[in-house]
Amino acid sequence: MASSTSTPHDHHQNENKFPFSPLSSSSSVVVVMVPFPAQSHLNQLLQFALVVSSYDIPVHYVSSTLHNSLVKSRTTNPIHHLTKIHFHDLDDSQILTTHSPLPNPNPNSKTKLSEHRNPLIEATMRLRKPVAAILRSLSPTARRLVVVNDVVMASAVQDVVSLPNAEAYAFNSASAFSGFAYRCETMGRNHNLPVKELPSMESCFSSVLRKFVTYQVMMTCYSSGELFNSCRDIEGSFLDLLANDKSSFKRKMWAVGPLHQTTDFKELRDQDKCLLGWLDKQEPNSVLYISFGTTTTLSDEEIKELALGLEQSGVKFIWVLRDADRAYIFGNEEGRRPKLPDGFEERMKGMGMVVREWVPQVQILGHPSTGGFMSHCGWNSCMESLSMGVPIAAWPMHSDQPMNAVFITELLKVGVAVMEWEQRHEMVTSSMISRAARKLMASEEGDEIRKRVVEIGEAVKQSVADGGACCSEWDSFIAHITREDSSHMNHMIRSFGF
Ligand SMILES: O=c1ccn([C@@H]2O[C@H](COP(=O)(O)OP(=O)(O)O[C@H]3O[C@H](CO)[C@@H](O)[C@H](O)[C@H]3O)[C@@H](O)[C@H]2O)c(=O)[nH]1
Repeated sequence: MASSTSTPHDHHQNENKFPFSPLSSSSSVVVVMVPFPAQSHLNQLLQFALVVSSYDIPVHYVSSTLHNSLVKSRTTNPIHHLTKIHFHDLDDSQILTTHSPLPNPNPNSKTKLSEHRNPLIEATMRLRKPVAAILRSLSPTARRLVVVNDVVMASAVQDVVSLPNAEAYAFNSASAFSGFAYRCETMGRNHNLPVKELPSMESCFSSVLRKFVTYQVMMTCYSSGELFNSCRDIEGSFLDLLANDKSSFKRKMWAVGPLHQTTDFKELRDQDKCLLGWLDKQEPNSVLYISFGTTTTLSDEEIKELALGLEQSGVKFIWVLRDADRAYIFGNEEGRRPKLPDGFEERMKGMGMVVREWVPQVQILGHPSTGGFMSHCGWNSCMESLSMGVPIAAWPMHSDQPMNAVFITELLKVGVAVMEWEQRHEMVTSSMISRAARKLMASEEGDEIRKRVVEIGEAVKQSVADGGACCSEWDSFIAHITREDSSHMNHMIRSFGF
């Protein structure tokens, strides 16, 4: 285990080793982020780490060497911003079973659940000890040690209860809406929402994932509060429902999102400039962006149908064609190179681009030529799209995504469905793709949908501006964690002789 402030370009660890210097006035509150080791969770807590450190509070970020490198290499932030964060690189073998080869994503899996990541889930259960060692080492350096842990890392930070000056806050990287819906289902309560039907947890999660999430949520019982990467302009009513729900135990809650809008961007790579350059040449709202996040692998058949559907639709597109992240993401073994129909890329010259690399999604969604997003409805993608005023063609794959798709299409009415969840065992055909693409990009209904989402995007932009609702939530969280506690106040009163 090592502690470092290295950048992605500087992989050697620096000399900043444990133990830290004892309590000083400048380190009265120290924050420790404990993310779940998967890209879309790691990145949210890194963004939040930067928010907290902008208040001049020391922030530590704990993950494996591998996952720290991953999140640093993919961040949209300028690299020098990261030097403010103390990264703790846990030995990879504590998260990855290096002895047996980890499975690759399976394009032909009957369900879209990324079961190749199960070893990662099991491994996070082994993190209690190394995380506890870090917390114990940091505790004496602070008046208050604040742990912000991904909800699904609650078991790893449980030793917070044994430290007299520590408290934990559970960070939800999924939507408040899905959180509310799952609580209703788990407790057998009626949700009373104006939707056709909500997808059951059983149909969305593998049993391994269901058990894991349920256990972790139970372990948040000692949390002092909850954080959501969400905002009131998008999920206000669900944040309120959760805050007033008896299952929340009147814990404090903050909606600190959308976190992707909080930072400057780093310099783009040449291939990214080329993509954005192509967008510059297109008409406003004319391009459909297609991406399914980091946990979805399409089968050869699905890739063929999607390609043909895009071709039939006549809609311009940028398609990120990548498999799910492998568990050992920087491994040497060659991943699959998904195959497109013969001559597809040749025929689509000028109409669309297929990209197999990591792309700057937030900048693509923020480009005026991007008029729609075909998405699996991962929560990051939803937040990024809505806050940029881009409507969604929803093709959910697993986990919270089917729930988010209902939220987008039926409640907010800012998207169209590529398929209904009941059809999940059937092939999504080229005509379904083409129909959804045309409805979103070239129909009156699509224009209405776009108007609604543009309004949401405007409201979100205002909320992240200085003095907006999002900034007030950050201020409120920071004020809470830096509050004077009564014992400290008594000490001050005594020392000043009052
Ligand atoms: O080439 C790429 C591909 C992805 N992204 C980013 O990667 C993230 C993808 O996140 P998300 O849309 O949430 O999808 P997943 O990676 O699938 O996220 C997992 O984590 C989410 C948060 O808990 C859940 O909502 C999802 O269901 C779960 O699959 C987004 O920030 C994208 O901007 C890029 O920047 N470039």
